[in-house]
Amino acid sequence: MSNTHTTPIVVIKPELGLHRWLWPGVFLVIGLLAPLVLPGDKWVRVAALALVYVALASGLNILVGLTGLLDLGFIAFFIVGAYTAAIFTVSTFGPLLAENPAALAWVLPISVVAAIVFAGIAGSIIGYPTLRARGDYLAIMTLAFGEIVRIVSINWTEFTGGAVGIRNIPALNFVDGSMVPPTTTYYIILTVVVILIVALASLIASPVGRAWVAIREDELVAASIGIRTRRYKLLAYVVGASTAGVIGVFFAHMNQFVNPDSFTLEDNFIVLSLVILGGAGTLWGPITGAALWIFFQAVAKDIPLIQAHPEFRTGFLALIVIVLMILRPGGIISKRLELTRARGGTVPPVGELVRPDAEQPVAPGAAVLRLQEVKQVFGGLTALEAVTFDLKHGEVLGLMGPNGAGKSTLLNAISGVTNATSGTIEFFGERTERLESSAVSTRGIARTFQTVRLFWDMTVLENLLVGGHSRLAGFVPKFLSPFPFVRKSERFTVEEAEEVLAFVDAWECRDRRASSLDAYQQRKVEIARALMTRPRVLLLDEPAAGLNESETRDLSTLIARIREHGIDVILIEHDMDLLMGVSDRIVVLDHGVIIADGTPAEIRKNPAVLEAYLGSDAK
Ligand SMILES: Nc1ncnc2c1ncn2[C@@H]1O[C@H](COP(=O)(O)OP(=O)(O)OP(=O)(O)O)[C@@H](O)[C@H]1O
Repeated sequence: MSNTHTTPIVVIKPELGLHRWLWPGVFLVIGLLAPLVLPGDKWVRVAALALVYVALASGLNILVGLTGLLDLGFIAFFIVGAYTAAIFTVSTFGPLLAENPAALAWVLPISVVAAIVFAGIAGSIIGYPTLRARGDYLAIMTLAFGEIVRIVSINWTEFTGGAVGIRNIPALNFVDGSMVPPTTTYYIILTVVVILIVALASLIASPVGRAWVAIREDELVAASIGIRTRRYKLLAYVVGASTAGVIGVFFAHMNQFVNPDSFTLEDNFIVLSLVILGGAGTLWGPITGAALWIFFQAVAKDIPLIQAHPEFRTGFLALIVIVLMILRPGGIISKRLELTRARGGTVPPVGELVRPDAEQPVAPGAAVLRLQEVKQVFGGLTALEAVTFDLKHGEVLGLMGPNGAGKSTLLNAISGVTNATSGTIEFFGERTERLESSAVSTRGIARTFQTVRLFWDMTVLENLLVGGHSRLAGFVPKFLSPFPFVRKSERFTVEEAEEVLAFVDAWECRDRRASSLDAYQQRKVEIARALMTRPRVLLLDEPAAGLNESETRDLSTLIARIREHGIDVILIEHDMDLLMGVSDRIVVLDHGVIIADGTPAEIRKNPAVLEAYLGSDAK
């Protein structure tokens, strides 16, 4: 392996801080000045409605854009929020507010908290069964849920007022309950939307945001490096739903009535289109999409064709989305969402690697991983049959066998990607064969994949930070990235990521997007990401595939260095020179059965291996 000091060091200039504030600044200035420059109250009301759509699109973006969960019934959460405000202010606290309109100052926060709770509960109700569903099934389930909520709002008459709805919801006046100028309502809603966006932006910039993007990019890989994917998907539902719930409350007060016609199935599609139009997965895309749409609607009202056929408005939106998807598939703002940026500076010392946190020292030669009678059946095919062997501390264990022998299946069973049909797998004495892959990863088994699976839209550094995700303190602090104590542990993770990158000799590409790397860099980054979980055992699935001779030699040195750092390795490889050169022991599989287990020298001479694996020519 080449020494990192001999490679050119690219010092990345930290971008000007000013640049980061450009978009927020532009939006804030437009938001603040809008009522002053708009001609008349009608337009200020339009602008306030635009803000409502901005919040809705930003909430839906957490689901669709960030986490990759399609939701066609998102408006349901908005309905929950709007009816919560209506019922609280008209039914529950109605008499009190009639006597003392100023009480709205504390009724409103109660409505907001209740809307967060109710919409959050609705989010987890829809989120829970959809945790295993994706694609078409998820779309249909969410669509059905949205319709159920709308139909309940029509038929649960005593609560929701049925088709008539609930009227006389107080305007946002905290003094005497009289009408308020649209400009006042606008600024109140602007404040709420700014708070919501700042909260969502901090969440996106936190480890939680990275976990969401990792799930969107490759859920299986995210789980295999310790992210509890169901938990984070559920959280995405709760966050998106609560955002819609909060803005629903303010919509109800702005409109002063709610009825089932306030929210239609069409609204679901409009909000979704706005997210796609603006740029799903970016922070500013959905905001741009929503603002442009509402202003288009307001202008379109005066176009004779649309006056005659109002339904053309949505048709026009659909047309714009189709054209845009062809011309600019990422949406208006298709810039990649920047999650974390490298700090610039100098390369860390070579050879540093944080050791796995071993509770008890392990004697060389002691069994780290024990497989007994592991069997894996897929339908009528037995891919593994009674596989039994130990991985001993201090060794690189080679796993070889012809194509289809069951090597990758075995790695999947060990790493929890699939659960073995029968048999036991013990890792430091703990049974792991029934654990999910995220749980296996947090116990100290990391892996790479036969075909490299990076988070292609993330930078190298971000890929590694996802690798370090499960080690960051508890679930709740991961939310709180604006607070220094979380940023501190985040800073340590960034430092560690840079050290690990230097260790695998890929430090110089830390700020590059994973998709722009060459084959060897991709392999090294995938290994580095696995090392970020601080594993005690590393499973490598054909890491030399696609590499040239010198890269393969370099990789061999890297594997040996990983072992020197106390990490035991299981290596699947078709490159015999690499496998024989780096392995201390080799297990040979054929048709799911172990046919040999010994040192490379023994395996070379083993007649069963020569016959089954190398073919009769090799004799
Ligand atoms: N999820 C699955 N469902 C059904 N069959 C599977 C599944 N995964 C693997 N198999 C089958 O199990 C057998 C073993 O496959 P596996 O990928 O483990 O072989 P391998 O030794 O890794 O081969 P290669 O060297 O070509 O990667 C093959 O016949 C394969 O088709």
